[in-house]
Amino acid sequence: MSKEISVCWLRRDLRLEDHAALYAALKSPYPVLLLFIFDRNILDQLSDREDARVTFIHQTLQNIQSRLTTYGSSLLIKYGTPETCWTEVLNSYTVKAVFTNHDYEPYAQERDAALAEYLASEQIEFKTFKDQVIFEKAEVVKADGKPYTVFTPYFKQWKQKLKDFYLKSYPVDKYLKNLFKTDQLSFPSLKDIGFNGSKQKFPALQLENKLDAYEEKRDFPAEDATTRIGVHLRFGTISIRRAARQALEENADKWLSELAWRDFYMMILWHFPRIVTTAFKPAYDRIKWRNDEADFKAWCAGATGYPLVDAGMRQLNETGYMHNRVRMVVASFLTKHLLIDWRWGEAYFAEKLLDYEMASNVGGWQWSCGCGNDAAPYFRVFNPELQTKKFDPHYAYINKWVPEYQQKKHVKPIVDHAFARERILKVFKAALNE
Ligand SMILES: Cc1cc2nc3c(=O)[nH]c(=O)nc-3n(C[C@H](O)[C@H](O)[C@H](O)COP(=O)(O)OP(=O)(O)OC[C@H]3O[C@@H](n4cnc5c(N)ncnc54)[C@H](O)[C@@H]3O)c2cc1C
Repeated sequence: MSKEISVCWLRRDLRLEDHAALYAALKSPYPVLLLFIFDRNILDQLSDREDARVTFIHQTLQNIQSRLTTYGSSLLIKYGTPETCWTEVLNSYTVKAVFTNHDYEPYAQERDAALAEYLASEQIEFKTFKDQVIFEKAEVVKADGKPYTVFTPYFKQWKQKLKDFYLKSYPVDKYLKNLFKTDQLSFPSLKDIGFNGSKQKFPALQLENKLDAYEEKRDFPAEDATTRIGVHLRFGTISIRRAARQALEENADKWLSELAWRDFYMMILWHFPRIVTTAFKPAYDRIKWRNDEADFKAWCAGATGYPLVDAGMRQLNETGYMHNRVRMVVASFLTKHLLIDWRWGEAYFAEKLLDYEMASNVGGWQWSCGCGNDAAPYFRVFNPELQTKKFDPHYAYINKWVPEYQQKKHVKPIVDHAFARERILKVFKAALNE
């Protein structure tokens, strides 16, 4: 019989530091094998065979692998559906316990419930941990036990609860000697899993010197004033506790509140998984969207004739990133100026954003459209021109992404602002008063 082991299944927590599940696994009585599954249920849905996120994961796993080698251990990497991969793992090793961190997305919930059942049938322990967020599920709720749906009172309680206990780092490095010793296991190339390497650049993981001027400059897209940490939080190359500690050390309250928005949206998704496909406020599902394909194409391509909108979409298409202020402007433009269903925009962002994260993306889109839990009112229609005057007054961002604007060669607007504003107010009002 092969040696008895514990398995720690990495998913959105691709690091060997401050890791709740790995820490617990390493303290278990068995040596720990780290597993990663390139999940075909997810990968087969990606239309771009050079998807930058797959390259990011692959590179990160290579870094982890080289660190594991120094401990005489190796990652076990599988490619397939979780069901088939887990059957293979259990056929190859004598697994006594499995450790993993919580994931709040509906697909992940189902996947983990199925695994729990399978492991129980094999008498294998399954232990799961909070790791991705500071507070999860029902940890921050109203006095009556119901979830908050408005951010401000949620954040007030979130902050009150934020004691050292929740911010402590898990000292994984002390226990890495308990990793399972094995020769290096096979490491699939990107080609082996059906992808090619992306040439996209990934933002550095750097918080130092980023937070001082955050509050003052965060809304100006031409400034390099936000942290670009999104992709690292998404794949767990930094722990949320480390990020929150840094915010507290630097008194960066505004930035801390953004981390809380992330917790908030994950909590909302966990309580209300229906929001992935339906409006939080059901009346908004009665809106008669125009869903004009040509307009949608123009929006995707950054060819609406509104320079701030087009700059944002081009930044997204080229870099996999868009500044938060501009995300709000382009989302409002798609849903309100063009009367195109927020789900179309949400899906486009999901395809393109390096930091794509279901809870925040659905939350951001429903907020912009007005149909979300704590949303901008429907009659707040961002005026792209006024937004430009306020947040890109010298056209630095626009000139970078839409150089033809300065040369007066930019395409004409595909819709008139005043006309669009009146149209949406009529259509939304009709749906909401039905
Ligand atoms: C329509 C729309 C879609 C969005 N889609 C996503 C998405 O898919 N993934 C995503 O992480 N964020 C999303 N956001 C929120 C926000 O735009 C990004 O988190 C932010 O721009 C990322 O840049 P940064 O890492 O430099 O953030 P910073 O401003 O430096 O903030 C640090 C971190 O805090 C979190 N954060 C900041 N703002 C928000 C917010 N409003 N909601 C939730 N978390 C926040 C993120 O994890 C971010 O990386 C979306 C916003 C809108 C309006």
